[in-house]
Amino acid sequence: MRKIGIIGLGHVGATVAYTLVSKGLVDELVLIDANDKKVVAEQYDLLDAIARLDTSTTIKVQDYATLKDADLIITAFGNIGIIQEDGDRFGELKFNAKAVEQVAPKIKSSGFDGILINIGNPCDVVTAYLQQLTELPQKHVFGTGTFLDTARMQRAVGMKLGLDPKNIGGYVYGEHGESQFVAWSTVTVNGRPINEMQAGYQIDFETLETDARRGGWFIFSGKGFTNYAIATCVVKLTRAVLSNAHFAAPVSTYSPEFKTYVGQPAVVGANGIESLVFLKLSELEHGQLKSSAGFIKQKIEGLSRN
Ligand SMILES: NC(=O)c1ccc[n+]([C@@H]2O[C@H](COP(=O)([O-])OP(=O)(O)OC[C@H]3O[C@@H](n4cnc5c(N)ncnc54)[C@H](O)[C@@H]3O)[C@@H](O)[C@H]2O)c1
Repeated sequence: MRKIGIIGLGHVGATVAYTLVSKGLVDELVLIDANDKKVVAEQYDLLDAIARLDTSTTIKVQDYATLKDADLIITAFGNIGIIQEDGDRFGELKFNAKAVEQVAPKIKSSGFDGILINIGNPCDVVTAYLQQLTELPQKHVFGTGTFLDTARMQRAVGMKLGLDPKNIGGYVYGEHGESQFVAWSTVTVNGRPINEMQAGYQIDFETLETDARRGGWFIFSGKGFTNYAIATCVVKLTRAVLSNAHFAAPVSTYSPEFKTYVGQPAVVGANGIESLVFLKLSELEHGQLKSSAGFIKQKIEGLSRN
């Protein structure tokens, strides 16, 4: 039986829940939110959908104890309203650090020993804090990290070259935030290194990188939140865990080199992070990763001092 808990049923958590139920990817779903009325409304909306689906899912609400035997918990708590002015993900830090302090002890006392994937922002810091307070093994707790930013890079490059984004390879590394960067040395177009194509196709790396980094803000400023792409990312990671896919994706995971959580490619399977993927980055890129990791580390250390 595939059992998943989702904590935080806002725009993102509700989209994840709907996707899992409508695709028949989960047998039992446990929905938890600070807002009782909202979570029960989501439960009933999904239950009504089941009458028209070809699969069935048991949906429970507000019961941390039942997370004990869940395979996976997805955390999507937050308060997107806080960052309406400028979209700065660190605007949610105080709110989400408090949320972690409320949620993590409850996860811990449920006896949960599965895999935890965090979405809540600032993603790298919140993921690290969840790991610290749940005391789950580091490999069992990871964040969506730069998986979404990488999709945005694929979209930007694909649009520029008139190609489907799926045919663009490579990764965005670092923080799910302003200090992220596209590791252009890893980017391929239909398998060909993009660095070889730059001159012929007049590819302006800087513009594409800004497009990828600010892509979220563009969507956010139009609709006040983002949900479909992030939900698609987390559902792909969920499937990788449930089916032990050994799928390589850039997620926020612990780096022994930088001694912090940071977005980097890793192999995701039934044990969460199965291994890290070390690509040969240029000297400049390695420096960017070091500096982004340093920024995240400093924010995490700031939390423990408060
Ligand atoms: N990592 C990414 O790439 C990415 C992408 C999009 C959004 N996000 C983040 O995901 C989070 C959710 O986004 P959203 O648009 O759904 O926000 P939202 O404000 O619509 O929903 C947040 C939900 O969390 C619930 N919540 C708050 N504190 C809680 C607690 N202590 N326990 C249980 N539930 C709690 C709220 O009641 C609300 O229903 C935000 O932090 C947002 O910034 C991350």
